Amino acid sequence: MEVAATRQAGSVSKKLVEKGDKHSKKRILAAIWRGCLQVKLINWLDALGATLSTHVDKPGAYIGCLKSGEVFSEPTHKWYDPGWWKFGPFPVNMPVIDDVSTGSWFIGLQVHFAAPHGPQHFVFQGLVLSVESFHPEGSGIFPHGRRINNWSGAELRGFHVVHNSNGGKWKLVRVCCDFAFHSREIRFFHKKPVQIFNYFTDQRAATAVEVTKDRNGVDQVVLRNWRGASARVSLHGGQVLSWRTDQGEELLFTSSKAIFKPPNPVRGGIPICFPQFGNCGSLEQHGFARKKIWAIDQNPPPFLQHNDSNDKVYTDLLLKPSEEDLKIWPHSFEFRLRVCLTVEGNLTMISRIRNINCKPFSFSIAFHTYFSISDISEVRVEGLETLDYLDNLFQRERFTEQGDALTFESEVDRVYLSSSDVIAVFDHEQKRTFTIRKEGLPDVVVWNPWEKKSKSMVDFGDEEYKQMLCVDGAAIEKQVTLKPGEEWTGRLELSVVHSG
Ligand SMILES: O=P(O)(O)OC[C@H]1O[C@@H](O)[C@H](O)[C@@H](O)[C@@H]1O
Repeated sequence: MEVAATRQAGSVSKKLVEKGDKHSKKRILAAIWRGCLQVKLINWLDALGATLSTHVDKPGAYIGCLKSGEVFSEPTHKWYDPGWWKFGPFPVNMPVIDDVSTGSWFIGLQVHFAAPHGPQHFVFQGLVLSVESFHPEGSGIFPHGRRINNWSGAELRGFHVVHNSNGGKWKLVRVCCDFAFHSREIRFFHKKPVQIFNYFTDQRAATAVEVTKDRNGVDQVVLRNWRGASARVSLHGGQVLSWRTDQGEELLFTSSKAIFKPPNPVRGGIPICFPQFGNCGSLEQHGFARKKIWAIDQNPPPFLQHNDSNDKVYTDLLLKPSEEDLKIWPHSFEFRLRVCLTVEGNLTMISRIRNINCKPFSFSIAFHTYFSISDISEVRVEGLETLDYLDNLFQRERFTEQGDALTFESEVDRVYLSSSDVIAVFDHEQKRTFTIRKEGLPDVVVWNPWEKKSKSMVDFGDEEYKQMLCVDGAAIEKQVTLKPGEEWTGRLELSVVHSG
């Protein structure tokens, strides 16, 4: 690409071209390089689309492409590249890629979903590693020949592409590189996130809030961030049923025997226990909120403290008591729940409960989070050391936690009291750690039914206790009391870090 063409594309200012010093030359070359990458990527999308169409049965299939074989096989093609497509699992073991020379480029893709939108609709996220060299005599894109020896440290971030189902054209939504990668010879853009270009900038396409129906006709809201992480929230119980990383990995457990038909509570995800936790009260076990059909709140009142909508995809749900509920719990309330998915893929649940009655009421609440784990005997919970807890297996008797961290070898059913606001669940086998950050939720429930109890639950597999652990942010020991007109806010943020 010529400087003139780059100028025309608006990437380089006239002033910069005229300046002609070393610094401005470097900037011009960088702009040309970006322009080349842009054109190359756009040209590449159709080829990519065609290739992906043959892989629809493998959502989450990965494609690695680098110049070690044929990429554009047509020698007359402008971007003819005597390289080959490489298909394989991703992340590719970087050091194994030994055929990387300056001027080559590589794309890793994570295909997130195809099925809900038909075979022609993919959303994928990719990593562009393009080897940059500002060689002044560069022909084509840049001269080949140098090798990168150190690939470590590159991060999977990058760009996001959606297929425009109307026009049948591929749209490059956003290209943004934030690799922290350096080697002596090679430089990858920037240390800080740099948006290389925004071709068809359409953030609404990149992030999505979609309402679908489940098998029982109940609405579910699917949240998807631009990196491809997702969460699914059912109006049945206002219950988060799925939380997935941008790699498509499910982080919440749901039993294979779960009963989804309302008003049964669903065994898995994050049921909300409200206005009562457990069976200590006049209401049914864990209150009625988890059995009710919530509504989508079209006009939620503004938040006074946190504005949890910046850079996030979210949905607002609302529960108001029915006539029936008022007969068993005579308190008018509005329970507003905002479920957010952050750019990083964290799941945030902000609850606001308002007393709209003329007399005070008290409630307890728990976000009964079923974490998906590899094996209960490999898991450790930190953040509960030395705390007092009420043991449901001993008629809620009070004990003090003695161990350094909580590990599991039998049934556990406890309410830890007044914990710190950060709890961590380490899954050694899976090499991932969940972090629970909470506000307004002083207590933590830890529950695993173990073998015997599992067998007595109709909606739970006999062996499934090995794959789940409930760790809930909760307010149980000291009930929350609201005077007429008062509002309580609780906030829970779940994040996950992989260590392997
Ligand atoms: O079966 P449910 O009503 O969903 O409750 C599951 C468990 O939830 C826990 O939080 C309770 O402490 C346990 O006692 C209970 O067994």
